[in-house]
Amino acid sequence: DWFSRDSRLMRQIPGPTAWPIIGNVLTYLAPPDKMFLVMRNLHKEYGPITQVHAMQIRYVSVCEPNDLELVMSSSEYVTKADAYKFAAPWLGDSLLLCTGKKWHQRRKLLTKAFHFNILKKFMVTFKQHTQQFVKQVEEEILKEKTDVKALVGPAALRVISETAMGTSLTDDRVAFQKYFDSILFLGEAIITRLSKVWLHNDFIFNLSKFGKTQKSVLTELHGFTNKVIKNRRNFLDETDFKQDDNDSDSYDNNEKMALLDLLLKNERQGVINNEVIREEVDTFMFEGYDTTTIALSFFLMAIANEPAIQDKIYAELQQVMGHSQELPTMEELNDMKYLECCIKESLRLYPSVPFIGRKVTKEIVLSGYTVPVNTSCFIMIYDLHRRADLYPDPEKFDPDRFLPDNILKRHVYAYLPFSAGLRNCIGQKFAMLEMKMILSGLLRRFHVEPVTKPSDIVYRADIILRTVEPMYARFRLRR
Ligand code: HEM
Repeated sequence: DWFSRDSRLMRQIPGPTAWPIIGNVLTYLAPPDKMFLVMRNLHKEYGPITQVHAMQIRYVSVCEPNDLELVMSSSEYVTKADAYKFAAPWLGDSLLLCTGKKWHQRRKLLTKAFHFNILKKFMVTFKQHTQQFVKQVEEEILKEKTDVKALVGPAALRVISETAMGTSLTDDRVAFQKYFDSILFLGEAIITRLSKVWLHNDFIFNLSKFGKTQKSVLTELHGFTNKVIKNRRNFLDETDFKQDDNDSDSYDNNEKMALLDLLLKNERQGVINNEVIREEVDTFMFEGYDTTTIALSFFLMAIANEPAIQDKIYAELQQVMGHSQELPTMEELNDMKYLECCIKESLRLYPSVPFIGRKVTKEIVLSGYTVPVNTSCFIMIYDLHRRADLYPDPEKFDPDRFLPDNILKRHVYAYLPFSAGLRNCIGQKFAMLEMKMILSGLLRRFHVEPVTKPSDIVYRADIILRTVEPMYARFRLRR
């Protein structure tokens, strides 16, 4: 294989020293906290395209906007990298993982569940949970420090469950914690398999300690999602799909249904089965809860360290909301332009999804190098967002980077927190509305004061941006 054309092409791409057969697997043999830095150093050392390979496994990592545009704007490269199959025991062949005709059909169906009219309906839930969240923050004001992720996580899980799944979760801290721990474990298992080539093999992985734990974690996790589905199915059977709304025809067509109801209706029509529903509920629960939780947590840590920016957000909130004690309407959220710039800047520095992967299904030239077919192409969002040539003084939190004129000066593919092209994030608008609602509710009432500083943060490699230690901030009432 060393002498094959594909191998030669790979060796032309900059990257660490490769040995026959084992290639550069040694580069990746590091625990998750070290591996995060290994991944960062690859681009620092070798530039915007770099490769590692071992035997038949070939990875290139890319953080060059022109290359990213070639890959992401094309309908050729919509298949996810092979490593995504490590998530299959958990998420099945759901929207996030599947490809081809199946993905097209699924995407078309599920896009309806995030239509503008449905998001408008969700506003009620966003408001209710923001009120509840603000009450919880009130309990923190005498404390010296608060773990921001622990504060935000349950609120974000309740929101996705009550909106997309139409299911209120009972306030069971133990069950919540179990769900959060399961997701942490599953991410760690995926990243471990990615770095240790011998664990790519399902048989070997299933015999390993990780494989055995994963099996029991999944039994528990799928039990949780199956319960959510069963409850909702029973409820809809009892009410014959005509419920909670005054306009009784609102559930008569696919156009106005939230995700789980839409899936259950398609099950009733014999289009899909329970397994499909379970996969999608697992996917949307995870994507819907974890990404927004991480985004909000980093935002609070970052903003705590930027008092002047926080005051500017507050001034805008006063200007948009005046003396109203109500929570904002959708129009008012849209008027919060400065808050939006701050959220975008926070997602630049701390993209909840630090990298994504596509499969090179047709040979492609990236940064002047030919990348052979069947290579996994990893799009390094974290590295892209910290390129000094695209974002001068890249570590600085500067929301003005997202003023309309400044956005126009940058390459469209220089900013990818929600991915781009056909396989972009289906929940992007949902996430922005939810985050704006929660943050506006919070920042109108409280000052966030610094405890954890950006420079304290040590990341560990995962499919979601994770820190080794919890992030803390202090909440104080504004007067
Ligand atoms: C700040 C919040 C969020 C961020 C940063 C984010 C980011 C992303 C990214 C980068 C992708 C591409 C993944 C890949 O190619 O592997 C993605 C896809 C996806 N996201 Fe989000 N997401 C967020 C919120 C949400 C929410 C709230 C939902 C659900 C309500 C959601 C559901 C999905 C789904 C289902 C996909 C797969 C789409 C497809 O492949 O067709 N995300 N998201």
